[in-house]
Amino acid sequence: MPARLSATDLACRRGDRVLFRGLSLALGPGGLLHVTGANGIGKSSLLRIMAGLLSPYGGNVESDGAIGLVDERPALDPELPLGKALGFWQRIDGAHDQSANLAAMGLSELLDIPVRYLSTGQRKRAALARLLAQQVPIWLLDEPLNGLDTAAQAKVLELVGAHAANGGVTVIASHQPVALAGLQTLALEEFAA
Ligand SMILES: Nc1ncnc2c1ncn2[C@@H]1O[C@H](COP(=O)(O)OP(=O)(O)OP(=O)(O)O)[C@@H](O)[C@H]1O
Repeated sequence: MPARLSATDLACRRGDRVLFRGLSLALGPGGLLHVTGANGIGKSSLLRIMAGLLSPYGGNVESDGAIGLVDERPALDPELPLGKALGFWQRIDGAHDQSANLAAMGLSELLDIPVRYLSTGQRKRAALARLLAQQVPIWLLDEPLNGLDTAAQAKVLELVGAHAANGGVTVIASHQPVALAGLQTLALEEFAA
């Protein structure tokens, strides 16, 4: 699934602060970008702009391929058992058999547990399982490794590597090191207005 994602001369303003300006990037098939920077610098805002959830203050984003965003707010009904909460999206995403995705994220035994009882890491795994079910070529991952144990972190990196090998594009905002071949880094820095 070849994909492209680019941003040209992007600016972001939140409240009365311009977080960044003049930001450009271009990712082609297999592109991997790690966005780094201090708390509050604008990493999540950049991902939300690229996902189309936040309007840029300037510049534009172009994408070739559908986009999936995983952030700290998994859109899973907290009252529903995990299987049913994921099933809601399965119908919308048109995904077929989820069992491989659930097994990949170690969720097969948790389908009867209400989402509100899941641990932080289990919730993150669930959000990632939903991303896999979406089968979209562009992944925007906001702190995808947060709360995951070592094995799950390795699994996520393996999945991202496989996604890139299939021609997918991935942008990862993370404070954690991301050990992936071919990774580019974008370090957001304090913008002097
Ligand atoms: N709705 C909003 N209105 C005004 N300011 C906001 C809003 N949402 C976020 N901000 C501010 O924008 C700045 C950037 O936030 P963002 O979440 O993009 O940072 P981040 O780099 O992802 O931080 P972290 O590493 O802590 O996750 C922060 O100072 C934040 O307080």
